[in-house]
Amino acid sequence: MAYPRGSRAPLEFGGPLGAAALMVLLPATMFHLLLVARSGPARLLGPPPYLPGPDVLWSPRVLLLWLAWLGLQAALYLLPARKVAEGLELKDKSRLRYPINGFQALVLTALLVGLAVSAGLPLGALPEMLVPLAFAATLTAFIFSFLLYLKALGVPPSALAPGGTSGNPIYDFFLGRELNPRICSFDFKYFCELRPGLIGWVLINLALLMQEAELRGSPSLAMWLVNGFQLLYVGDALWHEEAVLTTMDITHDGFGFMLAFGDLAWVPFTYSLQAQFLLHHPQPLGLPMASAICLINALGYYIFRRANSQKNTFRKNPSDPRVAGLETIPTATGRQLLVSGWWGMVRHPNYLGDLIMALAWSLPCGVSHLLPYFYFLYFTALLVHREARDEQQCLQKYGLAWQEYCRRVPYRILPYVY
Ligand SMILES: NC(=O)C1=CN([C@@H]2O[C@H](COP(=O)(O)OP(=O)(O)OC[C@H]3O[C@@H](n4cnc5c(N)ncnc54)[C@H](OP(=O)(O)O)[C@@H]3O)[C@@H](O)[C@H]2O)C=CC1
Ligand SMILES: CC(C)=CCC[C@@H](C)[C@H]1CC=C2C3=C(CC[C@@]21C)[C@@]1(C)CC[C@H](O)C(C)(C)[C@@H]1CC3
Repeated sequence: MAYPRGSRAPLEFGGPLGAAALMVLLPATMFHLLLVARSGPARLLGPPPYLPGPDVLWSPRVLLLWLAWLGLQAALYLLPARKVAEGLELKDKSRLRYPINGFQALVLTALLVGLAVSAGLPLGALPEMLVPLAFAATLTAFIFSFLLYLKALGVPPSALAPGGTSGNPIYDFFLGRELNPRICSFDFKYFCELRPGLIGWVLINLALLMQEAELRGSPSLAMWLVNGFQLLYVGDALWHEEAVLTTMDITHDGFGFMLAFGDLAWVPFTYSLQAQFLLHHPQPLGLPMASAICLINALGYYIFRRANSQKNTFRKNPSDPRVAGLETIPTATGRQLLVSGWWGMVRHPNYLGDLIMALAWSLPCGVSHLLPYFYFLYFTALLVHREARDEQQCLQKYGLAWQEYCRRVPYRILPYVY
């Protein structure tokens, strides 16, 4: 996005102070959740059961395991891909190329893990290592972001992200200076966004399911549901991998601590919170309730997928028969905005579907604790904030046409409410 000559992008996330606070608060929250999930009272707002010392956090063996995981995912990324996709046009008019082999990486990882488990790998032991693993991931994210910051000092201005060039080192370190840091064709941001964290998340879920089976004879229905729902979500993200190339993370945000920590540590260790909670706090779940929760997840997934696919199809080819009949608003950029169909209901129908799914992932954990609802609460805050950021970017891009869209589609996420 272009800003007037001589001016910089406005500061987000509360500027340098906000960025500094988030760099402490996000890891602290992640460790709090990991510790509280295994404690008896499991109180989201209570103190953690203990403060982990260096002997709990630090384990060279676990660090090696984590680096081996990153290495495996990097090797799978480098395998021949069924397709190579082009990203959006960059400031220098070039387009980057990205391998589309994320789903293949998921399947190959599943095969390798299956083989290793049948050869005796104790996957059920993984839940015991979550705290040192999360520490290794956090350490990696800090070191990696520092290296990315240094790398960005040597790139031309056209390679920098609009938001990460404030000149304040703390803020730029957090948001990320370089838009698409690469070594040869290996794209770090694209790799991290979809591979080690997302696939790691479902692997942690599976390990929790296996440990529950070891402890109680068989996994509970609640654990099956959480595993199934989240596997569907991750499988869907990797199946539609190409769509990530148009998200603001890839097209607008630099690759700094926010995304490095988010992708590598936050996603696997906090998004698996419901399964962590269920291992230590089994919840009875009858078939009627389980069926109702499946329906809620299916509704959320339907809205999420149809809305995302409708926009992606339209952006790829507005004359595609599946979208050609929809009403649109022309913009000065030559692109159009959909104003009927899913995108005529609210301005972010995909967020609505995602939030409904988030609720369905917590419901199997019952209503006795707030802790398993953390994801839903955090995700609501994240999407409301993300919506506001996207709104600013669209206003900048489309000007009057965006204002007209907002007039015709007044609600952002939830019809008649917000
Ligand atoms: N699980 C998680 O932690 C997270 C999940 N997500 C999910 O990721 C997905 C992608 O989200 P995100 O990248 O934030 O945003 P969107 O997929 O909603 O994309 C927003 C962009 O879509 C285009 N657009 C907006 N309105 C219209 C319209 N009416 N017609 C045509 N194009 C329009 C604009 O870009 P342009 O015009 O340039 O194409 C806008 O910038 C969502 O489903 C979200 O729920 C997101 C964040 C975290
Ligand atoms: C609080 C914090 C650490 C913020 C960083 C935010 C990141 C955790 C999220 C930013 C955008 C994301 C997306 C996904 C996961 C979470 C992060 C990285 C995503 C890969 C999940 C699966 C979806 O189908 C998706 C591919 C659309 C999505 C893209 C955005």
